[in-house]
Amino acid sequence: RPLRIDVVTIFPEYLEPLRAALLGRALDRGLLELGVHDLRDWTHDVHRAVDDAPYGGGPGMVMKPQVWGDALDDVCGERTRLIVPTPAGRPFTQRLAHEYAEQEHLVFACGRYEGIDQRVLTDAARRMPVDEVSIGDYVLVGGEAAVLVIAEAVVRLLPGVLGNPVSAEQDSFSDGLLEGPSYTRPEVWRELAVPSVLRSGNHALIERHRRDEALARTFHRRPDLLERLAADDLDARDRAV
Ligand SMILES: N#Cc1c(-c2ccc3ccn(Cc4ccncc4)c3c2)n[nH]c1N
Repeated sequence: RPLRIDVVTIFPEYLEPLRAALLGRALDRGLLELGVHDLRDWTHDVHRAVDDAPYGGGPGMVMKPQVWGDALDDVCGERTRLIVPTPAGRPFTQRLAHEYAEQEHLVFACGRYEGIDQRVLTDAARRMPVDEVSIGDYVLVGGEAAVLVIAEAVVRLLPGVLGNPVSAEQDSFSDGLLEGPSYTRPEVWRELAVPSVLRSGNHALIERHRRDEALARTFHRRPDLLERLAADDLDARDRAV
């Protein structure tokens, strides 16, 4: 049964890239179903207003609850998981990507302005799982770019989508380290040579070299990952005792 993704947004054209390339092929092959909906289709007034001034004052506008409530009533179903990108969300991770890839139906609510009236999420959570997630510690203008990121990370995990199905174990971040450098022909390019061990044919040596490179890169770029790895390792040793 293909994963179905629905997206509600005031900028439906922003989601067109989901119909291109890898995800487009997944759609053509029936591995994925995609619906993109214009939130304004659920507006009630002649001005098609989706936002209003925030209670308590402050800058910017907040998205109206009635419009979102009606849209989600129509788009969400019995087996929907609602995902709401927000700068205040919990971090989106590869682990969450695997969880979402197991679902039958994902609905993404794309906010704009200062966000969506919180009661929309509170009300939805009465009927379905609701995840407020953030794709990183930087500020965007709306949720659409986050949906492109999350959808790509999720759809690549669906069986049959990737040509070379990278199993969850070998996937980057899955052993807790960053991937090291990669090389292809020619052997020397602009006087830069490929590390000779990679041409040695000695697979044990090659594996050790790649792990050393991954450790060095992780140490320099993401020492936080090493702390978590060490903590997990210690826990594992404790459990083994
Ligand atoms: N995921 C994610 C995000 C967002 C994000 C997501 C949805 C919305 C809707 C509205 N805005 C604009 C806004 C609202 C409040 N504070 C600041 C900016 C959004 C930003 N920014 N940064 C991320 N990592």
